[in-house]
Amino acid sequence: MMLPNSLLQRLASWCPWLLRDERKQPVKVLVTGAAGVVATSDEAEAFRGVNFAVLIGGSPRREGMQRKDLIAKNVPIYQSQASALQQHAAPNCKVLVVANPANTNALVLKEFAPAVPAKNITCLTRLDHNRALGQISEKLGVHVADVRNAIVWGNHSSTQFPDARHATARTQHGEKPVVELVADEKWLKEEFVSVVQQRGEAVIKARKQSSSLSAASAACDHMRDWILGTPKGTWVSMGVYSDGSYGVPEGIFYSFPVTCDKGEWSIVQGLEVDDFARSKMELSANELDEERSMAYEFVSS
Ligand SMILES: NC(=O)c1ccc[n+]([C@@H]2O[C@H](COP(=O)([O-])OP(=O)(O)OC[C@H]3O[C@@H](n4cnc5c(N)ncnc54)[C@H](O)[C@@H]3O)[C@@H](O)[C@H]2O)c1
Ligand SMILES: O=C(O)C[C@H](O)C(=O)O
Repeated sequence: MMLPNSLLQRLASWCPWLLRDERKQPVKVLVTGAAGVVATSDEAEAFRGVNFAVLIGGSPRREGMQRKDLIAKNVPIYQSQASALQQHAAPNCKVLVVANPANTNALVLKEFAPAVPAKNITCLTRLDHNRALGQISEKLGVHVADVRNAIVWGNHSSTQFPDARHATARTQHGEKPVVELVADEKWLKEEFVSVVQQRGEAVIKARKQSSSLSAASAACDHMRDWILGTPKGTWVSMGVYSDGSYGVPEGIFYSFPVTCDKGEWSIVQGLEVDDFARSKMELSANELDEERSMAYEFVSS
């Protein structure tokens, strides 16, 4: 059953609009668990011919559950979806994993669908990215559309590192670095970081349910930019398979700043990373490394 105001309901109604009129050929969009889009519990049928898959289906975190319990429940689900994806989806199917633990679910999907290019599997950290832009816009009293190039590094969890040091905001005096406009190092390193890191938790506490409208909107932003390209001079955050950029270990799905063009994402290179940022980025990479080890404990042969 689709609950009103649920993430599922939002995505089911918005996905048909995802591609606007840019593509003339029919596409199949799968939202796992979405009765309004693909009504089936048969994975083969669900994945058959899919061009774009938004995977929100999974076992949700219940009160008192440890991260390990959540991983234990989701590994078999993503192992099974990996084989359906590999066997039945359209060649070049693009996948967005939303269900938590999003980065590690994406890793399980990649590991068990070796025929699917790693570049075609991503996970959602755009919600965190949008939250970071929102916090900056509030702090500066500017419209959120006038803030760009924040970065969310790492895991979609409370170890993520929201980074405003490369962000800019459009003001009446032109586009300026956010660091200069905020002029409050303590806020940028402490309050800004912790508010964005804890936002998901705060939403669950307030509404006794995960974010839905903002999460669905972020999923649409992610897919739209991936497919249609990021605006010139603007990057966004996406959870992608690490290629070792910025010293992040390979073999994990990690959120990086990316630009997209012609359906391909690329990690933005050459940004300065200071010691503060480096230590935060490592913390999140270490957590993902631990999640990967836990996930392997629950893999069935
Ligand atoms: N990455 C993000 O930014 C972000 C944001 C919001 C929510 N989330 C995550 O997205 C997921 C969905 O959130 P929600 O609020 O809709 O949760 P929910 O509990 O309402 O929905 C989970 C859905 O998964 C389905 N499901 C269970 N087992 C399945 C299986 N084996 N195959 C396919 N579907 C299965 C359930 O039937 C249910 O419809 C949760 O994991 C949540 O934590 C992630
Ligand atoms: O579902 C959650 O645990 C929180 C969600 O990922 C969010 O960031 O809003």
